[in-house]
Amino acid sequence: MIVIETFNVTKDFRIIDDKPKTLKDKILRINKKAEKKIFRALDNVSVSIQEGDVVGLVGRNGSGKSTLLKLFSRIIFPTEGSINIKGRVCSLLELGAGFHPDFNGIENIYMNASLFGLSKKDITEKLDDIIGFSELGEFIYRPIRTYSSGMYMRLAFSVAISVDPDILLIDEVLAVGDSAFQQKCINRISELKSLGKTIVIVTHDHSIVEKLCNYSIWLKNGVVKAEGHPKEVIIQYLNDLADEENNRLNQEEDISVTTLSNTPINENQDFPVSELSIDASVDRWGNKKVRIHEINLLNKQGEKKRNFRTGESLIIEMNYEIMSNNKNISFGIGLFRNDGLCCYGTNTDVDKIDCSKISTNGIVKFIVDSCEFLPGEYWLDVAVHSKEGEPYDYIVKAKKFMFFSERNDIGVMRVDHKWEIT
Ligand SMILES: Nc1ncnc2c1ncn2[C@@H]1O[C@H](COP(=O)(O)OP(=O)(O)OP(=O)(O)O)[C@@H](O)[C@H]1O
Repeated sequence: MIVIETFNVTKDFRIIDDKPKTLKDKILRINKKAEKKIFRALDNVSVSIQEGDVVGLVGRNGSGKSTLLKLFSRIIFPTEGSINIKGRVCSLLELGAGFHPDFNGIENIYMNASLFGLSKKDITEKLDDIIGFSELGEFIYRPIRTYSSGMYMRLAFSVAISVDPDILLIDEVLAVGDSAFQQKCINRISELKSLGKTIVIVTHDHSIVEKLCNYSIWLKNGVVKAEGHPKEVIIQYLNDLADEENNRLNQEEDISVTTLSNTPINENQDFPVSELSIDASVDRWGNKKVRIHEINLLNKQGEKKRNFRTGESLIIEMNYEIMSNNKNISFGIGLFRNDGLCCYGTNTDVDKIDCSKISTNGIVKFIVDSCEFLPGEYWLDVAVHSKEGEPYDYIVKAKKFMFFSERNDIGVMRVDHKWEIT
């Protein structure tokens, strides 16, 4: 049975743009006429959620997830389209919404649970369970303005689950609890799931979606981009994030190249940096016996990329030119995390690659079939030098790149492993 259904739902917000247009306006504050604009937060959204579904709403900040959840809870109403909801809805949308800061925890339990339709008798019967679940101890007798955001969340979640809703809406609140309480909430959500309750969760934590949800909806700029099995939806979403990040980094590169070509050459710098498509904040030195003219990061298909999935191929390509009859050459790379941690470094000499017969102009490639770096921002340093270390061309922070992953292991790079449990 379908319990939540939206038909071509559009939600517009009226926003007031009273930004001063000029410096004079700003100083004299003469632009009093605020411009009214319409912002479309949701555009033609048609989704249906079955009874017993646990749905993860995912998407970037501002994509419309909370707006959709608020529409489900009838806090706001659609500009166009319609929504059908069947059953009692309980929502955990904003932390502490419905709580009074000067009341203590117990008083707030009575007030909040009665807002969800519970009688005083029902609440009294459930009170011990609610307090027990919240683990607030003595704090339950204190005014909740003295609570931390995690404590608010404990109280709000404990009340929400005690209301015995048919549909539970949860907006990102799980993130504020400590990990032990978060796990307890996840366990309770799983119990509610096994009781056939319908739950819709907004979260940026994809592991929660994968662990808990049987369905996921990805919103982008107010439009449903994909829905279905959580793992598949999340992969599509992460791929899209990666493409966006790729474009951003490539644009940054274009900017940096333009900026660099207009930058006067530092007299201590051996090379005009403008000749190379490298990123900003370049530190470059060497005696020019061999020069690196271009550096690219590529995927297996040979496409230029800046954003790689953990486990994907990474190819570093350098166009070089040998300026004199030089046979003593070693190419090197260094991969650094953005906090400066050296993740890996090597050179052709260390790897026993003979460079004595290479042509005067050419391309050297450093190929990693499966690069296991964990999500984060990284920098590439490249170098060409003699085997004894005489620097020909050293370039620090030549390229910035990113890794992303839908898994949640931690550290610097993934280690090939297996588990055995006997
Ligand atoms: N009351 C409002 N008035 C004007 N604009 C609003 C209002 N509520 C939401 N918006 C805008 O609608 C868009 C969607 O907001 P929403 O809160 O639904 O996004 P979200 O996907 O939940 O984001 P986040 O992940 O950051 O919580 C945003 O651009 C937001 O600024």
